[in-house]
Amino acid sequence: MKQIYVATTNKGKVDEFKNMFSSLDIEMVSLMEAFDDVEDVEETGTTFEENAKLKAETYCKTYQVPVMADDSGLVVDALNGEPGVYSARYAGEAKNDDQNIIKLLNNLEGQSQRNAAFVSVIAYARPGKDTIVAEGRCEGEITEKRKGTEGFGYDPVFVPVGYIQTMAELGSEVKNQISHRKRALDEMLKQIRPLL
Ligand SMILES: O=c1[nH]c(=O)c2ncn([C@@H]3O[C@H](COP(=O)(O)OP(=O)(O)OP(=O)(O)O)[C@@H](O)[C@H]3O)c2[nH]1
Ligand SMILES: [Mg+2]
Repeated sequence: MKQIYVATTNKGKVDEFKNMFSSLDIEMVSLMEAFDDVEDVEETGTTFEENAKLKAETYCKTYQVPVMADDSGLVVDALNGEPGVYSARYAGEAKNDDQNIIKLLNNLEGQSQRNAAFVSVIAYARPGKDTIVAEGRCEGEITEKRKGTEGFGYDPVFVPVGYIQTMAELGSEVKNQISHRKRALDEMLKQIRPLL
């Protein structure tokens, strides 16, 4: 079976990629599990695409294997697109999901316009070939209080369009059908299927 290495330090993303790949005829291998002491790539880009390419291309070059990487985040209209590419580090370099949610809810206090979207850009880098990029979005709204325990990041405060529960209440079965990451992966597979 064709293997694709997925590179992420985020356990939530690893679980989602494993779940989404489980129904495919492609084996997903975690780069961080396959190789020892994988170093973090500094996310110096200002767009999801730049950071996704940076991660995928750096790991591909180092390990000489095909690598997929996701750069993703939450884009909130009333905050002019924040936290955006800084979603993981919104409340500081420690990357603390609880602190990030507290900061987000504080910044939206008294705000009735709570539209937001999760965005995922996946880059697929192959040795000696051009990198392929795909994007997925999931529109929704930010709640006033956190609800639910599943998922990661801002899932407890994000209600997708068409639902009344948060992503953290809906759980992985629903999330992995409708998420930004699932849409980006579907878009990616459309592009790479003929190449596999
Ligand atoms: O509630 C959420 N549900 C999601 O489905 C989701 N996807 C992304 N995010 C947020 O955006 C950051 C990614 O930043 P990011 O792409 O740099 O990833 P990361 O730093 O966590 O790991 P890595 O893949 O870079 O190693 C994450 O930490 C989260 O705060 C999400 N929040
Ligand atoms: Mg990151």
